[in-house]
Amino acid sequence: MSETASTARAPVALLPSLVPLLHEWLPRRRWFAGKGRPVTGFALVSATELLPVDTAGPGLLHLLVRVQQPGLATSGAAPGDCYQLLLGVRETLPPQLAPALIGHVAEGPLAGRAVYEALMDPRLASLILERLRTPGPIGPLQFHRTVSIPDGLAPRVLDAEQSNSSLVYGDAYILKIFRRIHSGANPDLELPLALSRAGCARVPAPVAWYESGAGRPDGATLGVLQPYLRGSQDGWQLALDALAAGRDFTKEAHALGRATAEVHTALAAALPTVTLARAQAQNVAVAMSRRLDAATQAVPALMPYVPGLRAAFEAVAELAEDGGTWRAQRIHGDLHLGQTLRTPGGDWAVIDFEGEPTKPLTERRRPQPPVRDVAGILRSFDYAAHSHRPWNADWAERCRDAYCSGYAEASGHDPRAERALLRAYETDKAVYEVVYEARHRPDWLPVPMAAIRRLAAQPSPDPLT
Ligand SMILES: Nc1ncnc2c1ncn2[C@@H]1O[C@H](COP(=O)(O)OP(=O)(O)O)[C@@H](O)[C@H]1O
Ligand SMILES: O=P(O)(O)O[C@H]1O[C@H](CO)[C@@H](O[C@H]2O[C@H](CO)[C@@H](O)[C@H](O)[C@H]2O)[C@H](O)[C@H]1O
Repeated sequence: MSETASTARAPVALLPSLVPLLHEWLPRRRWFAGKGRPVTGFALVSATELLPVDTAGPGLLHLLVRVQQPGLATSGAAPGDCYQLLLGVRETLPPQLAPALIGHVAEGPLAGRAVYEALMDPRLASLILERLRTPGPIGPLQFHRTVSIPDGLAPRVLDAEQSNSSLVYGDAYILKIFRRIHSGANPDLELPLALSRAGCARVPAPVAWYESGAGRPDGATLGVLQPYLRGSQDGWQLALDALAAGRDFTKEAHALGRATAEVHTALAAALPTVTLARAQAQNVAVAMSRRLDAATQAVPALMPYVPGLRAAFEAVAELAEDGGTWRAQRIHGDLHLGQTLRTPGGDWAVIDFEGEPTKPLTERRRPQPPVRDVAGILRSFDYAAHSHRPWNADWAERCRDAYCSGYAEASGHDPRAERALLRAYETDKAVYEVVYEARHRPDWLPVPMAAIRRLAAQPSPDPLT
């Protein structure tokens, strides 16, 4: 196919003519993290022509662009967040691609051409798969694969509101294209690769990926291709369906507990584990307390509950002081029901190992107590129960218990035995959710606030547990 002939020229001169278009378009993307602050400039990190852009046919431009915004935390020496863009360039945009239009270039070498979101153009989306099928370097980009991938798989872009962008190819593979780019290996590649090498089938194994600056400290994972679990449903929707039908969900919750434990056991075997002794455990408690302070500033409705919530963190610090220790390992880091998929065969799979995208990669890649993931799912059962009227607290409680039992059976560790730590992580997550909902979905704020009231009113955990 002629489109596979790619060039790796770095069309740096193109950026100035694209800036006015990006100014308008980029801040309105769902995945743009800097909403609410003006964009003051763009700096090009890299530009690669995956298909020449100065021809009449479609061109494909891969850009890494740093977006400058006032008050934005710096990452390393360079200020501003870095984003991955895949831009199509055509002389004339066919009508079916009109919704993909970003704008027309006013001046420079591409004057008059239409620039658009390339992922929505099947020709260009196919070309990206073609690059992954035939690995190797293209300019600063490096493409890898672990198995041979069939050609001719029809692409479709997933229209879910997401933190990243995903393309499904022939219902056989899904390519996640990371949008906000951080230097270093992305855990969403690193962990599924480690799990697949360890023989853990709970996580779709990466079959191809691409990165920039391979092997360099500023190198970064840009996209990962993995098998698409056709016909699977996510755990959040399944839980809501069960609630709506007045159905018990404990069998599913139990199986999900088992699946989580299997993933944790495989991660602990495949990657380093550590023991958190006094200083580190106290650091964990201090960090939780600091997040509570910051959250209370952002959402003053938390104020009356601060003493009760802080008690949960202090209990962990006290346990550490008394010589308590915790095992820590690589974990999912952002586990909730929406990150679980049940296949038509009834098996649970876990996806999206990126961790909390707002945190720096170094923090996300640090070993942490596995109960943190357990706490994430426990919060999710509570969320599901609260988002359905009437509130069915018993349903959530039964699911929470069944999940912990399943986890205990498969791992030999009952998360309920680490009562103080589990409560601290649940509290920390609920505090995070209050801020998240206040910012993104104010209608949902009562859900985590109900948990905040419950958690703040609980007596302090027995310091011996
Ligand atoms: N391997 C897969 N098989 C089937 N669907 C998937 C798979 N991976 C992701 N998805 C679907 O894509 C959606 C987004 O994936 P996710 O990894 O959570 O991306 P994001 O980081 O953008 O939230 C998921 O909610 C799920 O519905
Ligand atoms: O999936 P993301 O990494 O984008 O996570 C963010 O959005 C989630 C909502 O989509 C949010 O999760 C919260 O709401 C869920 C129901 O919609 C619930 O199942 C989770 O338990 C609850 O935390 C997540 O907190 C946020 O980081």
